[in-house]
Amino acid sequence: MNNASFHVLSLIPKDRLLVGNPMIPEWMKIAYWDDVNPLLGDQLSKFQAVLGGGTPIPYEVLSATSLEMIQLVSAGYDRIDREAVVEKGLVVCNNPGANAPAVAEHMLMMLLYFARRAGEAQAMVYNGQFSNARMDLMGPRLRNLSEMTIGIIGLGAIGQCFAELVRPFGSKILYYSRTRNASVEEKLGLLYSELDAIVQVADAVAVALPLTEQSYQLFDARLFALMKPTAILINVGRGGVVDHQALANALVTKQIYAAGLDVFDPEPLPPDHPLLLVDDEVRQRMLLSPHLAGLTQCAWATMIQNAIDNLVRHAIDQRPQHVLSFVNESTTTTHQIV
Ligand SMILES: NC(=O)C1=CN([C@@H]2O[C@H](COP(=O)(O)OP(=O)(O)OC[C@H]3O[C@@H](n4cnc5c(N)ncnc54)[C@H](OP(=O)(O)O)[C@@H]3O)[C@@H](O)[C@H]2O)C=CC1
Ligand SMILES: O=C(O)C(=O)CO
Repeated sequence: MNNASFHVLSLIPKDRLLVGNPMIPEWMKIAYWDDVNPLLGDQLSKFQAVLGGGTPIPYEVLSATSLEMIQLVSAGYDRIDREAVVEKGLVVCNNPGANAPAVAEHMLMMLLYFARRAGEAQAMVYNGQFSNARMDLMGPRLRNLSEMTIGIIGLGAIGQCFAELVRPFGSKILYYSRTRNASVEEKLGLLYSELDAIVQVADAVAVALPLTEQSYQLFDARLFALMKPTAILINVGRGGVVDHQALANALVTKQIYAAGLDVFDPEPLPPDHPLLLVDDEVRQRMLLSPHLAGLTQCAWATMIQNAIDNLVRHAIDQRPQHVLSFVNESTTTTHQIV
């Protein structure tokens, strides 16, 4: 620590950082980044750490002479400029798990919404088709979760929380993830399978993958062609994991039934994005949220507190938690996620 003070530049605005009253020690001096009047050159030289969110960290900030550490409030770290942090020898920490229960609840909300055809049902009520709706909406798309096979893609913190939430409903749960997890399989009664095999049988495919070179547009036209016409796709990982044009085509042609999306590529969605150009009938089979799944009051408070705690650890020369290694894993930074 420099002169008994530890200087942090926060890319999280003050009114958001102080929500939930995180315990910030007096010796931790926090300044707030302002896009309109950005700090430059020497003004950056005192900062030992940056507290970041989902936005890219400006290169001049990464070049600040005293900078040692980047602490993210988020679990995702796909916006980090890997080359720059390796070149500057910076410690980078993410914040996995803090918002996983909130994201899993959001996934459950989306799953139930489509299992009960809520978008179409409400549209029919508003359109004066109340009686028709009852007969028209019955069939293989109106389901109890107990009669559904759910495929979870990415069995990390979020995937596991989601499995725990779904399990009591009695669904059959399959999963695919980079590393097979026998103890979670046993504890939650999950069945491991390959990705192609899962998408062919699943009534709902729930994706909670990080965006990496391996996962970029993993969900493409080929996978959608394998899915059932009654299938639901849910994506909370990162938008770049799904080819959005192929998804829009699959929804329009009814190759798949529905899609619940919290994340997009790019964010925010431009008005001419293929997912926004679909007609009302298709919109009733889509549920879009603006990257909100992990931002509940309690999740955000935990995210901020964990991030501050980790900055403190680093400042007092304890090893921080969740230090990322960029040596063995490739994470793409070429796609825009805010
Ligand atoms: N919408 C939102 O608000 C939020 C979105 N997220 C996003 O969700 C992602 C996942 O979060 P979280 O569950 O906390 O992260 P975790 O790191 O706990 O889990 C990610 C899982 O995905 C697996 N995985 C990674 N790459 C692949 C691949 N190419 N194929 C198959 N499996 C793979 C990992 O395997 P392994 O065990 O081998 O590492 C791990 O099990 C985050 O990276 C972030 O992008 C996170 C929080 C909030
Ligand atoms: O934690 C993350 O990665 C998020 O996307 C939070 O919004």
